[in-house]
Amino acid sequence: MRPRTGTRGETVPTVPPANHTVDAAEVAALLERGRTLSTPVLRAAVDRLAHPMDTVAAYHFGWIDALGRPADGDGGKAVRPALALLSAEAAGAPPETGVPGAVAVELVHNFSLLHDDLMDGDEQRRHRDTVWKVHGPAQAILVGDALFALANELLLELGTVEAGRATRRLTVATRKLIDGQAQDISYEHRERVTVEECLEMEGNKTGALLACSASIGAVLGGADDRTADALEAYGHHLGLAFQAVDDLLGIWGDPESTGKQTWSDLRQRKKSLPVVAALAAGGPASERLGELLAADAKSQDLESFSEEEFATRAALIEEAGGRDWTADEARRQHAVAVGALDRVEMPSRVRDRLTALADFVVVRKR
Ligand SMILES: CC(C)=CCC/C(C)=C/CC/C(C)=C/COP(=O)(O)OP(=O)(O)O
Repeated sequence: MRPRTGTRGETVPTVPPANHTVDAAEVAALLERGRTLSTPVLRAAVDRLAHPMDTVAAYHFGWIDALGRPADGDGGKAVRPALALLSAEAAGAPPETGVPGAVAVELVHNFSLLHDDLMDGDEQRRHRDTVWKVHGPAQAILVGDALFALANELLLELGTVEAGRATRRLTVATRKLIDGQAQDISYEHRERVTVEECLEMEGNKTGALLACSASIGAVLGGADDRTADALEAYGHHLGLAFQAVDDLLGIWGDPESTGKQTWSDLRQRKKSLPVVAALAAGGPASERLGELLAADAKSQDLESFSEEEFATRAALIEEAGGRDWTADEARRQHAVAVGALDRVEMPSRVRDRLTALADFVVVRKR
């Protein structure tokens, strides 16, 4: 594969790079390892919750269905636990050292999903009805809060200096995640958001927790701050690549794969990267899009929009170059993420795995 030229004429790296392909079996094994090692601890943590929060959380994670029957539902890709275990290995510790961190970041991630679905009014996640739809808004808020508290509880009860450092990093990441969500929501009713503002928001809402996931295992394994910071840099840029792909899937994703409603981001008036890049591009499609979105921003109800109305907006975004720009941005951030790994001395096997996970993030369809 040759390097491609981006919408600004710059060279954009290809993913996977020319010298290797995404090792799907390796990635599947890494995600499965994260799930296998973290799920028993996650389940035991959820068992600490008072009823009915234990049941509501079990539904959210796919362990039971809406009627309370045992289920084997989609519990998410488990990218963050996989990263946490690899980061322990990057610091020379066994992957098991990263398990409390893996569970903590997954708890914070799921806290954010529960609240996000409620705030966005999203009805579908992971191929089933969202928690607020099934169990009501109050339970969605409370279980989200409880998962956040559990994350800190699990780390702090380790009682080690390393756990204290890990908790501090997780708390900062969680605050940034909340900053990003507040920025994201505030942009919904703004006519214009710059690409820089959008990238800052996405670095907060997604980059911060991926950064923490990629360093928390290393911190628990006794890594120094320089090593942890370099792994954080990898995770931050990986998070930006992850969110760029999420933004593409939020408009053009197949609901069968994503497990979400069609046009979910357009329904929500999200100023996601494809939208802001298209608005910044100029030209007839960009201007027409700007007019439509300005009217949408004032409209009370996009739920009554037809498929065609959303399709028109998606087509204008694509015509103005927002789709290509965002795909290029995912590849740019991937390259910076993988480059950050050069700042850490680690076994080449671990570096290859962190690279494989980064490749997966960019090519994923869900
Ligand atoms: C405070 C607050 C409400 C913050 C919300 C922040 C938020 C929802 C950010 C989006 C992050 C993201 C890309 C989620 C999908 O992760 P994923 O594809 O890894 O999900 P999975 O676990 O289902 O695979």
